Amino acid sequence: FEGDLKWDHNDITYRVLNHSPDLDADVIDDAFVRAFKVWSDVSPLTFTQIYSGEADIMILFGSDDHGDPYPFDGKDGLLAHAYPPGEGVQGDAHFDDDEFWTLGTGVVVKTRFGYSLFLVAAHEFGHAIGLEHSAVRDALMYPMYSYIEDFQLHQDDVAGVQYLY
Ligand SMILES: COc1ccc(S(=O)(=O)[C@H](CC(=O)O)C(F)F)cc1
Ligand SMILES: [Ca+2]
Ligand SMILES: [Zn+2]
Ligand SMILES: [Zn+2]
Repeated sequence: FEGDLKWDHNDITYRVLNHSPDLDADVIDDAFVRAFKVWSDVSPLTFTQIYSGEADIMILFGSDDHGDPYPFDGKDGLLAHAYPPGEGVQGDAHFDDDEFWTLGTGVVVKTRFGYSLFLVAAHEFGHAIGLEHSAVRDALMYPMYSYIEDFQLHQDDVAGVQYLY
């Protein structure tokens, strides 16, 4: 996706426009808080949830055609996408609601058939702050989803965000 290199401010706002039926709303909101913390822990960025108006990062769950030129594709395949920093749709993160969203803390069998909302969100928020994909297999920004039990940000991810901010 085209977009700017990085945000021109460090106090980023985000707004959750809707929730997936797969998890309780407060579980989803907590997963997003933890996914943002991955990046605020290693950068000068702060992420604040707002509940009305236009946020830097607008988050929504949608399936197939969900209002932008990049429709989702049903179960599996594309899991989510996010736009690089900038105005309007830039910076926004969309999650494919044809996926079954779970969390690692749940029963492992559910995670095996579901996707960790925390892991996917942390990856998408990486794009939303300007990060591209990593070539390092163990990096969060590696383009392939792989379930990780106890997640650890890779040095390559840290180098990426600290290069930008
Ligand atoms: C680890 O986090 C993710 C890995 C892969 C994806 S994805 O398979 O949905 C990817 C989108 C992306 O890289 O953000 C695909 F090209 F659509 C999303 C999150
Ligand atoms: Ca999909
Ligand atoms: Zn979209
Ligand atoms: Zn990606």
